[in-house]
Amino acid sequence: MNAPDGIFLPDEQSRADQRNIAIQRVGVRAIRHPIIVETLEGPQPSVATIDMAVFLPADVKGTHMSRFLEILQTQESALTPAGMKHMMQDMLQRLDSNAGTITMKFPYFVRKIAPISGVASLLDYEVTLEADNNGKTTDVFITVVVPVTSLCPCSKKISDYGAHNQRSHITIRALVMDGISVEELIRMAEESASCELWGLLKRPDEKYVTERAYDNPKFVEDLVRDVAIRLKASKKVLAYRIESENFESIHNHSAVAWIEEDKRL
Ligand SMILES: Nc1nc2c(ncn2[C@@H]2O[C@H](COP(=O)(O)OP(=O)(O)OP(=O)(O)O)[C@@H](O)[C@H]2O)c(=O)[nH]1
Repeated sequence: MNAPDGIFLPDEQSRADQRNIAIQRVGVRAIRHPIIVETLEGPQPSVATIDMAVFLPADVKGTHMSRFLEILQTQESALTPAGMKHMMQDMLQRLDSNAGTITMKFPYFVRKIAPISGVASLLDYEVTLEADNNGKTTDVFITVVVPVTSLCPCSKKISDYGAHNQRSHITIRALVMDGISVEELIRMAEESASCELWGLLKRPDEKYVTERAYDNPKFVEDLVRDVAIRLKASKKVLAYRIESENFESIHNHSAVAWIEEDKRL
């Protein structure tokens, strides 16, 4: 684009490059941008941290950086895995490239009902939508970080009373088909925990979550295996990585476990 007064501005980026080295990805990182996310309860506003990058051929000096931002200004519909594929097509077309990556990380809120009192409250999860085009197809990954309670089976077994328990983060990164919801992945993690979390709990709820975790002890290994059973059973998940990090309450370090599977192999 030239200056408004018509003065010619040379387009340095579009010059040829003589070094004959292709660049796997070039783009922008950490753009903060308002988004609308599709949830089971309807469209939800959020703010995303966005990375976008494309492949640059060996003979081109620079990419068109401003066009990444242009793409974001035109997004109006709520964000879904299918929408990420459209955005990828748009990006590759505008940037004149044949491969690229888009990553959007944002807080995602689910309205939950407390188990006994029935009071409603929002719980926040960290969600990342990622589209990756390797030159042929666009893969869409959803990553959810789900906070849960884990209670140690060993501690319960050996102690006359009590058992150490902690908050754990179960992270699922799944290569998904269209039609899967973020909530489905969140539920897989929560159903695999000693107990799920709620934002707002009254005393009868507090008694419930305490006893529920005690009746349902899980090692970090149990958490990832129980999530794996659910991900294996889902026809909408093609590949996954599950990790659990237990922020141990009896140590100043975490216990971790992870499982990866690519069902396509
Ligand atoms: N390729 C490249 N661009 C940069 C770099 N640093 C800054 N820029 C950007 O260059 C942009 C302007 O370049 P273009 O996107 O090519 O803008 P333009 O030529 O007016 O727009 P188009 O006609 O759509 O290509 C500015 O938004 C700067 O952010 C860099 O290291 N590499």
